[in-house]
Amino acid sequence: MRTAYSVETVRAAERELMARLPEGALMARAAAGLAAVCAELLARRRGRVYGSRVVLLAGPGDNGGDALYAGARLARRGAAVTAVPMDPARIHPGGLAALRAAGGRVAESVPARADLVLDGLTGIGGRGGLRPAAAALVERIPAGALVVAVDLPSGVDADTGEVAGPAVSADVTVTFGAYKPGLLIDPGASRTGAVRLVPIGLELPDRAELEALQHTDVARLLPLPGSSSDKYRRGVVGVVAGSEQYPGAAVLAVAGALRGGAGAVRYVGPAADAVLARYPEVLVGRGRVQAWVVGPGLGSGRAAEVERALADRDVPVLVDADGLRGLDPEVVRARRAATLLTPHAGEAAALLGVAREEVEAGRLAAVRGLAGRYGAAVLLKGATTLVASGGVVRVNPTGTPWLATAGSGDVLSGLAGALLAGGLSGGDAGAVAAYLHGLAGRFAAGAPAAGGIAAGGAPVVAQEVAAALPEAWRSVRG
Ligand SMILES: NC(=O)C1=CN([C@@H]2O[C@H](COP(=O)(O)OP(=O)(O)OC[C@H]3O[C@@H](n4cnc5c(N)ncnc54)[C@H](O)[C@@H]3O)[C@@H](O)[C@H]2O)[C@@H](O)CC1
Ligand SMILES: [K+]
Repeated sequence: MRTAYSVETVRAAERELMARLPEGALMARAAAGLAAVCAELLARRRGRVYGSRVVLLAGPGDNGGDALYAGARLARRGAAVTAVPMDPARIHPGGLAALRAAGGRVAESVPARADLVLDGLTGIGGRGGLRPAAAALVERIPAGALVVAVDLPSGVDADTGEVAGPAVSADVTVTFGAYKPGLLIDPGASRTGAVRLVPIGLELPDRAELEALQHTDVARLLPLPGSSSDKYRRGVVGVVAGSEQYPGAAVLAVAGALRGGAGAVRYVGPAADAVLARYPEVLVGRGRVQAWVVGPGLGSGRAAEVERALADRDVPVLVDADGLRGLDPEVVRARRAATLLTPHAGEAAALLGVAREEVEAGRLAAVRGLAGRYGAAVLLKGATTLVASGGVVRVNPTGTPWLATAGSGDVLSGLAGALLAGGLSGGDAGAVAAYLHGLAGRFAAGAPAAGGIAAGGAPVVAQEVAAALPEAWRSVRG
């Protein structure tokens, strides 16, 4: 499990550790780790550190201090290091002295050429959008320079990933002690480049503010058939989806459910012919199920079918797409079995009564807010999908922008429904489904299974994502 901790938690752990260490020891650890990553990057790019041009954007706080101390280390290895303070009257004094002693210099403006720029403007102390003096330096970052963010890209909110105005886009982010939520949640996550964690000895609580499942976590959660399994024990998924206008949504949701390990799929709706033509193994009509999936491609005027599924209070229900329209929190709160809501940003905005932009800019607050309001698990789709349930938020690390394609969400719904029917909680079903779906998207796109979300590949269509789910299962199970 990858975990991310809030600024408050990180600061508390830092205070506790600092009290036991000589002054400056923590910053020295951070700067040493940072300089080592920079040296490695310079060696890869130029063959050596000696003679390389390094620019430090130095903010007034300890983030600037880290950059200055790391710059001093690089200067001692023969790099030409220039620090540009955001505010010449407020620069970390110890860091500045170390840089000067190592032969580094200070300039008022950003040099036109650099091999590597260290962004030490703001770290976990940054608040709101970058101030003009900082934004002006960011604008001047020379084209072609490798940008290494210190702790986090300046302008990204460490706790939420929100970006208000200009912010640094880094090639590499070197973060200290713990991942911060803003490094894993968009829009911040798309500014970090590759994230490298430098341990500095912080002792952190077991429970993190944000979690990201990894292969082994998902493998542990996957419901697998045993020797005594029959199709009913493995879970029957009821799919209430599709309409005359959108029969394909039914086919894709069924595909996701079948590939998600359902023992059987029961289809209810007007697209039975289309479903059976593609999947003759599907049962048609109402009957006993272990989980319902309601909503994909329903169109309007079908609220009664959504209510009927939710009224089955002891059966887990996933509500997606058109099923989410006007969803009553009291109805959901009254349920005993798991409820998983899977909105995209627009649907989440409608449920919260805010503008879509507000959800996009504050995804963590939105997913938490919805989970709290409905007393349910909520999966907020997006470039970094978030799943909130019971006070825990998980961020999905496997997505790919290629999944932003018609029908991809229908496959996800069926898949998560199968996991609910297999006995997973709403939060686990959502997180595991997002993980497998993201991996399948990458496999279908021909993109690498690991790495940042912009990790290459080619366009995919939703059917291919469903078809790649078995490969995702196999890769997770190892
Ligand atoms: N506290 C510690 O023990 C450690 C801290 N470390 C570093 O220290 C950083 C935190 O340092 P600070 O608490 O001094 O805070 P920062 O250096 O992150 O930022 C605070 C400074 O930036 C200015 N600022 C805030 N918002 C701004 C904005 N929007 N635009 C422009 N300027 C803005 C503030 O006026 C303040 O001077 C961490 O991110 C990390 O890089 C590391 O050295 C590891 C140890
Ligand atoms: K920074």
